[in-house]
Amino acid sequence: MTLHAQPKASLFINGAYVEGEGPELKVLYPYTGEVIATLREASPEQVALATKSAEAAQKAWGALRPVERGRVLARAAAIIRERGAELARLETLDTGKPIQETEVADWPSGADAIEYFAGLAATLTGESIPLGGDFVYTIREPLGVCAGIGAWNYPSQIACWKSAPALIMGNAMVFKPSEETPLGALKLAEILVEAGLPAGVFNVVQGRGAVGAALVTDPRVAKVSLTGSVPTGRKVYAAAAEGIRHVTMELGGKSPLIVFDDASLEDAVGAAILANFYSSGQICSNGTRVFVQEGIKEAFLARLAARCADVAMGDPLDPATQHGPIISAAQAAKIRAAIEAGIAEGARLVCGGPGDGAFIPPTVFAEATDAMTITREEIFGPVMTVLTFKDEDEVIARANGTNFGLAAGVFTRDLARGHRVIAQLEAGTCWINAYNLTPVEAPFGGVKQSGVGRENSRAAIEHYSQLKSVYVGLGPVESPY
Ligand SMILES: NC(=O)c1ccc[n+]([C@@H]2O[C@H](COP(=O)([O-])OP(=O)(O)OC[C@H]3O[C@@H](n4cnc5c(N)ncnc54)[C@H](O)[C@@H]3O)[C@@H](O)[C@H]2O)c1
Ligand SMILES: O=CCc1c[nH]cn1
Repeated sequence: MTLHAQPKASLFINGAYVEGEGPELKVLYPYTGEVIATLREASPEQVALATKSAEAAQKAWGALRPVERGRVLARAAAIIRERGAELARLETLDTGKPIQETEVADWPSGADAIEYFAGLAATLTGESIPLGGDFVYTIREPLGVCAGIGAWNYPSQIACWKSAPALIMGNAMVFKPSEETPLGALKLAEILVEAGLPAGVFNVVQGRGAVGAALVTDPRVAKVSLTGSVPTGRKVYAAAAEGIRHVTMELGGKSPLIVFDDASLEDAVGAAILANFYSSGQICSNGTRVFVQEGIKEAFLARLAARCADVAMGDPLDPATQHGPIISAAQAAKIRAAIEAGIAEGARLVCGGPGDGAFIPPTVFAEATDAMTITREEIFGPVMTVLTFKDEDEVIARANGTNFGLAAGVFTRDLARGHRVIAQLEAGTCWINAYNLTPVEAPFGGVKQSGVGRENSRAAIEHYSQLKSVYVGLGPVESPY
């Protein structure tokens, strides 16, 4: 079957598709390597055109009643749900992720975000602060033009998670998806306009890092929200600092998942699978360092290996497929190099391994040390390292022994211990007896080098708005002379 996913044009500026004037960008279906679309990057002039359109459109959009903005977003969420099957298929072509995932996780989570912020619209008020006569009131204002830059693992979810809070606050956005997965953001732009979003409020430019860099330094951009790796985060944060721009940084991780010996073994193994192998392991919050208390290590590894042996790998469009290909040959090579490093450094390969072609099976290492490359560095693929520990204090210190701080999980039937341990872990997004669930109602983001700011929940509003404080004097002005 030949697969085509060619959009009408590569960019979406001022309410319409526009062809890019920059270098070519081929979109490959990760399963077959087939070219499913050929796009062009935005030229520097087109990046400027997008931010100018956003700046012009933002004024009227930001002046609407919040409930009117909410109505547009609510319509967009409904359209996404109506077209769920078509959008899931496109996401699978763009990312190679199994259709059984993209049907329930990617666009649906994006629609949740759009719906959530639509519902929040009318509640986004300031406050009144009494001063015993005089008083102060605050106004929560939009920032202006926001730049969104996405990674390739959840391209449509990322576009929705960034645009929904930005737009509901009355900002405009120029979004640059990852060059690996450029298709979903264009669909989002189309759907938003169909739902009634004024032209120019949400724009999409395509391109590699240089296009992202041009967007970040555009003088009209007031805020930059990046989802990407720590090295890119450093560059983007520094470039944004030049113009004292607001930032949200959603970066990488090497998160701990701690399993105490009183935990439900079956649940803990299931969570370790979700924490490492969903989306072929290409999830930022993955719990790739699984600390298992020493008494249950063998039972844990045996059950894990047995469950991994049953995984259905193959055609992502087959509803039975549970484990798809890696996004690109370059990413597969990086993951394979990490697996080879694990073997060379003396860790024991329990199951999986380098795999073939685009596929890398669920891979588990044991007998690893905290110093090994596989334990220290983000791999961003289906590679889990199982480590053992004796007691609580030891595991907390080792779990925190990293510059990352995106996520953490604890499995135990002793809930007092669960809360006590989580309180001491240096991570922004945590779970007790669960892992990798990211409902829109909960803040999502990292500490330490995993990021700055939060997506989702009311907390995201803080990062797409600024407070004006107004002092109102009601009495005579007392001046010294
Ligand atoms: N914390 C989160 O929410 C989250 C979510 C998903 C992925 N991630 C992280 O993303 C990484 C994988 O994604 P990736 O390989 O696409 O990341 P990446 O850092 O290579 O690229 C991310 C985006 O930044 C752009 N970019 C690159 N250089 C730039 C520059 N100098 N200026 C502006 N933009 C630039 C890219 O074109 C891409 O759109 C992993 O580290 C993963 O943990 C984090
Ligand atoms: O990849 C990072 C964000 C995420 C985690 N779970 C779903 N999306």
